[in-house]
Amino acid sequence: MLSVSDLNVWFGQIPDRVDAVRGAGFRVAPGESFGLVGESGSGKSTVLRAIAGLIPTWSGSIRVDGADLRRDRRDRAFFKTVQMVFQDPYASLHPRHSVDAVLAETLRLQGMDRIDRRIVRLLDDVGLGQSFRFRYPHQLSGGQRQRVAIARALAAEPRLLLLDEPTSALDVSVQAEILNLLADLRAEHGLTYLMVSHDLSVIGHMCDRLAVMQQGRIVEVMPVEDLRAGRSTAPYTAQLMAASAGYRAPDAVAAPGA
Ligand SMILES: Nc1ncnc2c1ncn2[C@@H]1O[C@H](COP(=O)(O)OP(=O)(O)OP(=O)(O)O)[C@@H](O)[C@H]1O
Repeated sequence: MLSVSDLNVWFGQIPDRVDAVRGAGFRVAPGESFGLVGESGSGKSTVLRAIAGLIPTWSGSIRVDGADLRRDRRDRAFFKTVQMVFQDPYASLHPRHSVDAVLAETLRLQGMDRIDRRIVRLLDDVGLGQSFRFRYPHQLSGGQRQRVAIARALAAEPRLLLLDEPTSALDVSVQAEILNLLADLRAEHGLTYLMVSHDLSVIGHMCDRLAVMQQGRIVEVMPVEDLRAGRSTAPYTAQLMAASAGYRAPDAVAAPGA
């Protein structure tokens, strides 16, 4: 579904150049949920933004569902396949656009028909009643705003969702609701996820495999069972696990003599 190889992303010019991503490579299978973890500034969001086509200068190869981002970037079908959900739904929704307007605009941009019927279904899919349809962002809670942002992403009928810390701006109780919604949507729509989170518990709950990033490089790719068990081959991953506040490796804790 997604293949990234030798991805390099930099900002600015020498001597102030920042090498945000250095030779990153990984593959995500159709229907898989793949996590990206690493300390702040390690390049996680930059990888997502590059795949979403939001970064002008990069080298390497990004292929999604057989299409090549460099070759097919002007093709609307490419960006229909890939949609992104951002950390802060308030920032990503226009304050003067109602939920209805946000969804209708996205559907029209995608060339969809039967807009009205689709909006009803999208609200239903993300667990928002029809009474939310004509509300504005400031009339919604943080969790409800994130549901609208997810509905907007789903409006394009994507196959790959890029999730950049989708719950970290939300209250803890609401975080679980949104994560459960995302898990249900993945199963219902056969979606593939690439998810960034600084919270290893979230990645442990939501992903099948993950890559660990350090200073722009991928230092380890591992199945989530290894994260849960506290197993890693890279010393940096072990440090990250140890440093992750509140993270518990349940299997390791439960193991006899552990
Ligand atoms: N537009 C930009 N201009 C200049 N530098 C940037 C830009 N965007 C990101 N960077 C730099 O690139 C590096 C990687 O940033 P990125 O946001 O990808 O990290 P991250 O791992 O997602 O961090 P966080 O967990 O804090 O969101 C950082 O050093 C950051 O300062």
